[in-house]
Amino acid sequence: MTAVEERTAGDRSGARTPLLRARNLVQEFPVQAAGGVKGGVVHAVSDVSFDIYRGETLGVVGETGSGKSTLARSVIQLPRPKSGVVEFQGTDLMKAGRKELKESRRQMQMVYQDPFGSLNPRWRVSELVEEPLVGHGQGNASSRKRRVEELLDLVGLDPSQYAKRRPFELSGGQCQRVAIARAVALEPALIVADEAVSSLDVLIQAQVLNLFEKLRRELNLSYLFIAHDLAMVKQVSDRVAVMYLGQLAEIGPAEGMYRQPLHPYTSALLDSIPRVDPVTGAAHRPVALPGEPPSPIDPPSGCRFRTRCPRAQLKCAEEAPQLVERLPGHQVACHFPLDVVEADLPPKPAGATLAPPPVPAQPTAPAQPAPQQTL
Ligand SMILES: Nc1ncnc2c1ncn2[C@@H]1O[C@H](COP(=O)(O)OP(=O)(O)OP(=O)(O)O)[C@@H](O)[C@H]1O
Repeated sequence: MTAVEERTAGDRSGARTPLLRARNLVQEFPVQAAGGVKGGVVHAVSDVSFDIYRGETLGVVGETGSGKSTLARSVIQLPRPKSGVVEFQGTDLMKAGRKELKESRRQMQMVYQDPFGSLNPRWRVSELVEEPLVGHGQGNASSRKRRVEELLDLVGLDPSQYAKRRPFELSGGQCQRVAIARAVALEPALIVADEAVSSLDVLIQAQVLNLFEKLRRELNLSYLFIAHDLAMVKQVSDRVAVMYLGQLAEIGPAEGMYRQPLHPYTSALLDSIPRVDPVTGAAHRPVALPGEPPSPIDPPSGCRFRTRCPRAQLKCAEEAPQLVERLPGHQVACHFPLDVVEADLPPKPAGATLAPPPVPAQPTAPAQPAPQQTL
């Protein structure tokens, strides 16, 4: 039985244990004071918990610097998080020794944003795809050659045309296909895709996303899929996690979250992208998110989003909200989520200055946006 067949058989037994279980993950980086910048600790990931199930894609979105990549690297223990739990296929990675970690990393592969940068420019495609097999002592030269051809076919590259080429003789999309062939060579269970299609043209993006989907079906893969592009994340994800300043603001089913965001931050993120209302068909004029995220060296007390939140109350400064399930499978970390109507919010005390005054909506696109994707 291959690793893929074993995993599929496990799923048919009906067991619904997560493939990956992350609990209370914390990752921090010390920073030296320099050039007027205060020293201290970057709170890159603070108390983040989530699960990923077999065959599932969990999308992760958030503004730049919100901790998406650090979260992904914490999962694969590069570097090991400061604290928390990462259980992968039942192995506690935080306590795993080198051998266990090597085996787990075989089962968890990364695909990075820069397809050229992730490939050794001097190697031929066949050598690049063979490398993980050699590294893990798989097969002999002739069986590996067959496997490399199989993998190239799988990612849509004709071995007779591409096996002998070097990365500079390939397009960005072809390089990313090679990177994906390397990633799936050892039959992993989880692919961590960190902005894996962001640098590609829109058409090539769609092709690589289709490839990810095909591999998910054929290899029973799970994905942790990180991207800036909310529309793309919705398209590929079963569930979506929204990060703000190192924390999870909201996590839930992709469809439900885009239809009914519960966190004011998610709502603001969605408002900032051009789209068409699925019900009325009306074009939505994107509204820029007000303000800048605060420094992760000195995050606000209580709810980290409160300094930009139009619904912030005193409680938001005093108490950090916990993730609470408010709809089936849909959790939000907010004292006053959007399913609580405005009229039911406590009155703001006079002179409260928790949040900046509401910023008038500033369209960031022309008044007549071009046809947009439907969210
Ligand atoms: N090695 C490091 N040393 C110091 N600070 C770091 C390090 N890696 C990340 N950071 C900081 O941690 C925070 C989170 O960074 P991270 O790259 O995880 O965010 P991100 O959401 O992936 O951003 P982007 O979308 O721009 O890739 C940022 O403030 C970043 O500057």
